[in-house]
Amino acid sequence: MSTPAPTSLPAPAVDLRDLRISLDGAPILTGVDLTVATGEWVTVIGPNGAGKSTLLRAVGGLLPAPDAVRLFGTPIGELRRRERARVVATVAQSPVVPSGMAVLDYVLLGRTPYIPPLGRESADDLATVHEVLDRLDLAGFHARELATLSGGERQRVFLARALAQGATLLLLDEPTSALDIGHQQEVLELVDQLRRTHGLTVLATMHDLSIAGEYADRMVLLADGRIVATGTPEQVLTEDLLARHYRAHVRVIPGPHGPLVLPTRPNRPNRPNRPNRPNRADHAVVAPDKSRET
Ligand SMILES: Nc1ncnc2c1ncn2[C@@H]1O[C@H](COP(=O)(O)OP(=O)(O)OP(=O)(O)O)[C@@H](O)[C@H]1O
Repeated sequence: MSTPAPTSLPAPAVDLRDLRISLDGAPILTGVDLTVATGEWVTVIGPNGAGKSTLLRAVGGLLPAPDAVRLFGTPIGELRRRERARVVATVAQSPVVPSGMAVLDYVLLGRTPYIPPLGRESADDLATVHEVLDRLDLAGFHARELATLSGGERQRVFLARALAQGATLLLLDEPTSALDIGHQQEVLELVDQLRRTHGLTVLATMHDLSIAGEYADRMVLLADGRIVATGTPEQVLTEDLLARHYRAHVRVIPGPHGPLVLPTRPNRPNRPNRPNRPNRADHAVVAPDKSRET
């Protein structure tokens, strides 16, 4: 009986081999190996300065690493700028905001890889942009100047531009840091939905470890420019690893969709009973819900 020929596995969306990055002569990433499968959601966590943004910038082609980074099997150095932009879209932590630009024009920049040189955007490009703005709850913001938006509104616009780009690999650097909890969930649910319907691959960084663990298939803990742990959220979000690498006091408890990481105060000094404060109610004072008034 003949053995079946081995089927070739598809190339991973991201393949990092011994990625080393130095900035201004200082070694920042000191040999990172990582693969992210197509359709996977991997979140990189780690303390401030660990090198998370640097890692994402290298994967997005914003820092030179022509041989150490492969995207869908192709060394990033072999992808021309327009080709790369069709493959990978980045939501940076603090993108440069062109002064005086309206939201619609900014999000249209995401369509640049599809617009011929000296050409104009097509009806399809505009339809894509409008659809993304609607999905991100930004329908009323088309004409608003970016600089006039709140931090959270602007963060959603940055994500809109990346989604309008139509790339299959999304790099999200702290995508929800300025968002209220409602919009955090809305944005992450949208990304997760696109992952399922459009086969997006997500490589993200996040400081909110509980939320990170709820969405990621796999987590990577980076410290001092190297990977110190990788695995499922349950394997990486442990009290021991977080204490060791963040120098944080935390409790980790099981949650419905992943471990919940609760920062706890290391030593709370014994406090005498708080004196009864005047006018202290034993319940919150809740303003009447005007929307229910007739
Ligand atoms: N241009 C630069 N020159 C020198 N050092 C730099 C440069 N850019 C970044 N660094 C340093 O590289 C290290 C890693 O920075 P990076 O922004 O990747 O960390 P991070 O893990 O994303 O941190 P954070 O959680 O604070 O966002 C930091 O110590 C930072 O000061």
